[in-house]
Amino acid sequence: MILDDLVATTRQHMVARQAQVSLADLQAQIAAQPVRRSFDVAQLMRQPMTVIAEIKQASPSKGQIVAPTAFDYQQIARDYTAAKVDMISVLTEEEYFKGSLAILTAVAQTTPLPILRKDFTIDPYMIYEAKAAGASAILLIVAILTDAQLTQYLALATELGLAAIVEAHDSAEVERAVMAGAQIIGVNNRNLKDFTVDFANTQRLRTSIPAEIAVISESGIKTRADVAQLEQAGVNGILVGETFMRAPNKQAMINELRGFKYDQN
Ligand SMILES: O=C(O)c1ccccc1NCC(=O)[C@H](O)[C@H](O)COP(=O)(O)O
Repeated sequence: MILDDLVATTRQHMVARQAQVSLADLQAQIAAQPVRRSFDVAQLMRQPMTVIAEIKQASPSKGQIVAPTAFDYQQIARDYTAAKVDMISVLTEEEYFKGSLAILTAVAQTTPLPILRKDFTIDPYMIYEAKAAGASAILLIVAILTDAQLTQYLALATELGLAAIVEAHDSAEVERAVMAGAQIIGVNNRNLKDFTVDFANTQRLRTSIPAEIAVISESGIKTRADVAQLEQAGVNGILVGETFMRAPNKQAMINELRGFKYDQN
């Protein structure tokens, strides 16, 4: 199962980073950070049709999405900022997505927007890393965490001033996310066993999630019709990666998904 491989490689890379930068070093970096604008990300995600635009070079399901030479993540961050997206998601997983914390740090220095560290969070160390790199939010995937870890990581994120998108794939995981106190739930439309995409998953699960919890629909969103279908299902926002990464004119594509006519001014 791909998630098992992702967790195993994430742990290997994290152990290597821990040998270079201790938890105490990260805490010192956080203490020395200049005061950055703080965001109420949960409140932001409750607005109607929030757009989270993702920066990623590759993925397990699609392989290489953008050639390494064309992966100008700072320019992409500027394009997303110009399009006034609500948050930028940066993949930092190194093996399958070819991401890094260095990319997140550079993006954080390029944009005033809040940034989601999109990774397979498996240890408190990674939450400190996210904060030190300049993220405003982290991803917690229910399928790879115990209930105790979910509760502990949510509390640590809050303590560090980070929001958390808690990702769930089915009703049992939604229940665990709600019990742990999630304020934002990400519903993944992609089945991670066979990589098929099914928006009906978000539509089904939205009905079981309390209205005060923001629901973000993730993966496989390509057209205005997809977004309209998700809007009708009552989701608060969308997280889009591949469609934006492949779009030559990102601002036009973002506006198209929002249902706006593109205006260069
Ligand atoms: O995208 C994958 O292949 C994948 C495989 C295993 C675990 C996670 C995976 N994707 C992470 C994501 O959450 C997506 O990058 C994100 O939802 C955006 O999806 P898309 O718009 O389809 O690029």
